[in-house]
Amino acid sequence: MKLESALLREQCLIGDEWLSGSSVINVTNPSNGDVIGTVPDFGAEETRKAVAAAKAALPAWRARTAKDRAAILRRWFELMLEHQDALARIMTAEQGKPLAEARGEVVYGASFIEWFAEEAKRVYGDVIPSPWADRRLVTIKQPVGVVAAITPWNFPIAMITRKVGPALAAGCTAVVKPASATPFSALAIAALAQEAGVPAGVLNVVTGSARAIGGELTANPDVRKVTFTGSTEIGKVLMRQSADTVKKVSMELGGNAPFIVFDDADIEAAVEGAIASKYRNTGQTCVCTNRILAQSGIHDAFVARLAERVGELVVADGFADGAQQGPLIDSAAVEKVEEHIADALSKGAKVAVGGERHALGGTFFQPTVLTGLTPDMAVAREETFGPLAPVFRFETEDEAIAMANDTEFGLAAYFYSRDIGRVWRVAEALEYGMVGINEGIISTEVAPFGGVKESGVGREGSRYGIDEYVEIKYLNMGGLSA
Ligand SMILES: NC(=O)C1=CN([C@@H]2O[C@H](COP(=O)(O)OP(=O)(O)OC[C@H]3O[C@@H](n4cnc5c(N)ncnc54)[C@H](OP(=O)(O)O)[C@@H]3O)[C@@H](O)[C@H]2O)C=CC1
Ligand SMILES: O=C(O)[C@H](O)CS(=O)(=O)O
Repeated sequence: MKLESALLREQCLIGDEWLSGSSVINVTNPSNGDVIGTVPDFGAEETRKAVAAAKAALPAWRARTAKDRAAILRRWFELMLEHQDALARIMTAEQGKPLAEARGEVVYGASFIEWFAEEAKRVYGDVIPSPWADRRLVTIKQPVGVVAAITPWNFPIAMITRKVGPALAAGCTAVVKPASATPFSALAIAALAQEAGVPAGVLNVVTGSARAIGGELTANPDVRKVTFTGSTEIGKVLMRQSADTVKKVSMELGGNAPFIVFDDADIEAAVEGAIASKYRNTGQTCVCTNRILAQSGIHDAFVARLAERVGELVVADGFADGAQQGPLIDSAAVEKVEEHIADALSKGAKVAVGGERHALGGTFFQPTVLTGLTPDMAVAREETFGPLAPVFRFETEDEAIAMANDTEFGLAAYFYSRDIGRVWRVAEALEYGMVGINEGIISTEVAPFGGVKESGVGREGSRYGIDEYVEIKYLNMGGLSA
């Protein structure tokens, strides 16, 4: 059934034009497989047009005062909140997440526009004490230029605003390629950006062939920055392709988050934190817990309570009242969850709750907890990206840290302890960009989001996020002698 929304755009925004395509991509509702609309299947030619529009718009946009750019971004933020329900309904229709989560993402995504509207006015330079009596040294910060943003389906608004917010605040212009599964959210907020006064060409959205669009964005010399959120595999492809024209890159990639529960933890808090972290967006977030490590003294009590609470999660269509777990994005996602479960069971793991496709059919899956996990199982090394919580047992603090760090990923980690010495030892020992301590949900626009090792490069949000979109220029001013 066609999606009905005043914010539905089935065209791409390039310059000041909304353009249709001679061929289109179907957009489906993952909950029922319905085709809810189409978007253009554009490629390199249209991408070149979008980059040209962004380049043409750059001089006037970067020349506006920071305060002027901030006012326009602020208006965009306000419009996103005014249209929270419409944006949430579009998101649930194309991504499947429960409406309550979609509404939350609209607010979370808008918060990056609000934050960087403020940060726009605080891009400061330096006055450096000169080693020459007759010279003055300063630095100024200038926008990088045209930015390419390639974003995933799991947070169809927030992953765009977390990039476009700082880019536009700094005076850059942008070309966005949203995920093919969730283009309508991107096009809807682009329409609101136009209404907020973002000038033509400052924000462009191109849908279609990822390889062709990405190939052009990473090769075009007029693009000076590539920012990506998605799998580590594709992130590496984009980094390689960007190297030929030495572009700045920001990469928010895959994770393998450990969730460590020590004997001295508040068990009830740990259970609720594990559920929040693991099953948010039906387990489809890069910072979702991917491995639970439970110390032997509390292991059985923790698993029993976790399984009981997980069994209570409501699996339903995202529009259904009380829905807590929506469908997975596609059949490949379901097959990956099934592969991880089958592999673990074949090597001795046991099902504590769930373990199979849900009775609703399609891409719905039972929220699952496995016990008896061992490091040789696939789920210990691969990101499941679904509603599967595998529990590993450990004996000592050193063993837990070693297990947690035994991965090429380093995005988010979590642990529960009420021993202040342990809190500092473990927080400093974990090789991750972000650590939740007695908390399972830690993402916010005010703190730096990003990973180490193969989870990415750079930070988004926070006072650091805008640094990814500016260049520091050093001025050495001589000739000052009388
Ligand atoms: N660190 C973080 O913040 C996040 C990390 N991720 C990670 O991403 C994975 C799941 O998300 P998913 O969307 O499937 O990731 P993908 O990496 O497959 O896709 C992400 C985006 O990249 C595009 N893309 C795919 N192939 C290419 C290519 N060759 N050139 C240019 N663009 C390309 C996709 O387009 P199209 O949709 O058309 O295929 C999509 O827009 C998981 O590993 C997850 O951990 C996801 C979200 C956040
Ligand atoms: O894509 C993701 O998984 C997000 O980066 C996670 S969060 O920022 O929404 O927590």
